[in-house]
Amino acid sequence: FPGSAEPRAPPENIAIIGAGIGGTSAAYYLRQKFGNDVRIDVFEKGEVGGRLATVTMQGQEYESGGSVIHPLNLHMKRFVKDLGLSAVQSPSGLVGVYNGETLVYEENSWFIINMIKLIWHYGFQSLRMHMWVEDILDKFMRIYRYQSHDYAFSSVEKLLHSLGGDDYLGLFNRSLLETLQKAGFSEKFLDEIITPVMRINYGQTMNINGFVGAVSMSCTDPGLWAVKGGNKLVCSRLLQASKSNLISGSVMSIEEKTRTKQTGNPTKVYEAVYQTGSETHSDFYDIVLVATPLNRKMSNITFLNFDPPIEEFHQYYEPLVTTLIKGQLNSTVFTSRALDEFDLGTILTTDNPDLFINSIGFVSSVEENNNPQPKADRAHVWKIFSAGPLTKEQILKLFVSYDYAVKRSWLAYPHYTPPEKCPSIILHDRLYYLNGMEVAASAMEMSAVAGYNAALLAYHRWNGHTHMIDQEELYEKLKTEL
Ligand SMILES: Cc1cc2nc3c(=O)[nH]c(=O)nc-3n(C[C@H](O)[C@H](O)[C@H](O)COP(=O)(O)OP(=O)(O)OC[C@H]3O[C@@H](n4cnc5c(N)ncnc54)[C@H](O)[C@@H]3O)c2cc1C
Ligand SMILES: CC(C)=CCC/C(C)=C/CC/C(C)=C/CSC[C@H](N)C(=O)O
Repeated sequence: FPGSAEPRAPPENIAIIGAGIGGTSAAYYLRQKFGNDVRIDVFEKGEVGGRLATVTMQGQEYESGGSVIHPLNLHMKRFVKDLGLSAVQSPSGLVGVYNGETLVYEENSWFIINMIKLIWHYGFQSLRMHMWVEDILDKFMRIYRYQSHDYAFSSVEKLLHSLGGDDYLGLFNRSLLETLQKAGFSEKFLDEIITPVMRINYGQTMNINGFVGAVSMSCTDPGLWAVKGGNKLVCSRLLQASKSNLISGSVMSIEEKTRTKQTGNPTKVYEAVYQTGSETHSDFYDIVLVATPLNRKMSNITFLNFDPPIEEFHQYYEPLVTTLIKGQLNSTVFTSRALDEFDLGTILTTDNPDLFINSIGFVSSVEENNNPQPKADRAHVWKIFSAGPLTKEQILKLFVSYDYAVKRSWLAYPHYTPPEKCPSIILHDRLYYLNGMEVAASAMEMSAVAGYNAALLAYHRWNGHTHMIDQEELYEKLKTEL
């Protein structure tokens, strides 16, 4: 306790449910905070990595879930450095926007021509948009300073507020459409540029909240990267580095129980009941972190006999299909230009109900660092995002010929409907929930921020360090600290 001579003994054991980037980063930081004596069990019902996953096509692996990382995502950057991994540049080919009939916008490989085209079509709106995103990102960077000084937040709303006050929280409470309309952006610019970016990144419209809208727009910045060998490697390395025990099983329920420990004192613990294969087991934990979206379809965890009961979450996650196809793109679908002149690497789409894809883009394998321009007259690997699985007829509309196709279906991101309330991070005394953060924005870095925050929160609450939680005016207070 602050000021007392005897610090509290660390917990005996901690459970983390979910070995995605949220759960594994939490394991890493919990180990740093609580030291080597605590046992950390990480439960995973599927693959380590969760929504960071690859698919294999003809012996090469390609990202099928979370794929790009922003150059200013400092936790991901740090993990790669500290865990002995390396980065590869993500392909950044030319982008076109298709409205179902024609390409309404097409990038040019000459920077200056591109600028002139953008100004010609949309005035200075893309420059204003860039500045708007930069300001939001700048404020987001404050979280790294707070976390490096060990400060934690008990709710996502408080965390967002600490980054930029009422205006910043307001971004989360209003739709992107409302925010950008109020800022004077034109309908044409929103329909032809912003909506297509929301469709490729979150499979949704401009009705998403303004914060996730800005996160999504930041994916148009240069310098996006990925982890060589696959982003999921970060999760397995974090598990290793944290010396956690991976338990391949599905947690079914959590219940608070009283147990008499070796010290002879009755202590409150959580019983986790889990299934491995056809067997059911249970174990007791001092602290539990839930690092998976809490809903029936995705995690199906029951909280038994809590008083008051733990709220049921009904966060709806967007179904999304990633299809990877090795083939020769039928460029005549998008343009009448000669085949050998087609040089687009990514085609985004406007919000047209007749379109059956959100986007199609040229991709490299997880090992490739080079960035060749795709040529429509040759076979390449393309990644398509769509709301549902593609039929063979649909694939044959997009490709002159193809020799391999592989798909992965996801419940990918929360369906964003601002204004909404983020689920609490503290579900019960020593029971924490990370994925409420996704209601603000879903991205690898957001889960890493949530993992670090939950580890700090658990540590401070265990030790009674209340002054390290929900501190107001942190930005001002830390300005003078080195
Ligand atoms: C197609 C797609 C593309 C994306 N692209 C990007 C991108 O380019 N850049 C980016 O930053 N982000 C991207 N994202 C988002 C990013 O992947 C996620 O925000 C992030 O990976 C979420 O990590 P998480 O650990 O919070 O959750 P998850 O990765 O979902 O991890 C939760 C884990 O918990 C496990 N689990 C669930 N229930 C139980 C249970 N009862 N018992 C035991 N285990 C359980 C699950 O199997 C899962 O492995 C993308 C996501 C998708 C789907
Ligand atoms: C958290 C901050 C400040 C920035 C993160 C920016 C980022 C990388 C967001 C991810 C958005 C997202 C869910 C993209 C999905 S599609 C990615 C890519 N275009 C692809 O083709 O796979």
